[in-house]
Amino acid sequence: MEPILRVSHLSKTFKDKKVIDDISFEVRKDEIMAILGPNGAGKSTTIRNIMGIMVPDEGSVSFLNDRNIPRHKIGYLPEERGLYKNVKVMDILLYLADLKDVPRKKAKSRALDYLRKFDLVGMENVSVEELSKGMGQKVQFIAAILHEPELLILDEPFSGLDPVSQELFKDEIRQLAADGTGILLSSHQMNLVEEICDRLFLIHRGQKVIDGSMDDVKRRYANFKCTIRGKNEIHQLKELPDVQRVDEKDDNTFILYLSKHVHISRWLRQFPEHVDIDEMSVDRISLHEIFIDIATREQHLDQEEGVTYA
Ligand SMILES: Nc1ncnc2c1ncn2[C@@H]1O[C@H](COP(=O)(O)OP(=O)(O)OP(=O)(O)O)[C@@H](O)[C@H]1O
Repeated sequence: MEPILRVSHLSKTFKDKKVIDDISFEVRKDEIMAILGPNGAGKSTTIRNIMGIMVPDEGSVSFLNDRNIPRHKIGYLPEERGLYKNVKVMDILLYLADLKDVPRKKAKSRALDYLRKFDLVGMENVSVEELSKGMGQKVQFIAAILHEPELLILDEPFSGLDPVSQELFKDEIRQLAADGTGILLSSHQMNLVEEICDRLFLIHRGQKVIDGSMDDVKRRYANFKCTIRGKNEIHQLKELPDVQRVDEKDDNTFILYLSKHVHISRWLRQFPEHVDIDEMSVDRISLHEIFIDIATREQHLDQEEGVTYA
């Protein structure tokens, strides 16, 4: 499928620090793509370069193969939240929709639908400054999607939201992708990313570390772990074949992290009888654990090289 957004060899230097270095990826119609990385990795800088808020030193950005980015076809929730304060919710939504050429009647009807969906019924005449942080974020999200963008860019959409609102955002983002919107989002909430994203691009210190579909990334990077509840000694579990590390969760629960190439059914078949098992499960490690693994591995590398990790 033709990508809706193509980012090619993007680089940006501030003073003498290269904060993004040769970044290339694509976002396709119907898909949710995550751009991930530790604090300061360069996610927002990449997004700002895509949005034309910054001009890259090298590389290019194209929308359906066109270097002229049609801003009215893009929805953007920036990392910096904040709408004009002294304006009523409906007025700001209609004003922003008008900037994107949405007919007023349609904009109003869509705005009311979304206010209902996001549990903001009756808030249309409330001034923006009277909204809570989460409510303000919902209004800003509505502003980003009111004009039915073909590409939606969401910088940290879940930060500061309560669990119910996170679910609402998650469902809406999924629905937008199912309806054909290409979505690029950055987030630190790995559980949510794992649940909704089709592909991911992980950067660290401005460079690509991982790029691929969620399934591929999990297959390539997520080793198996085996959780055992039972009366066991940790040193005995550490001696089992293919066990790299054992974490003790509480007195009776242990997590065995297995080596990359372990063959699970063979490993289970040869399980020693002396291990006490009340409950047992085998899963792949989560995206959260992969992320920590990669970020800390880099940190060790940096320390070995005598460089301080930012
Ligand atoms: N306008 C700027 N001038 C100078 N340095 C900047 C500027 N904007 C960003 N940087 C630097 O670029 C690097 C990447 O910042 P960026 O905001 O892109 O990271 P991020 O991955 O979005 O981080 P976070 O997860 O903390 O939001 C950081 O070292 C930051 O200090």
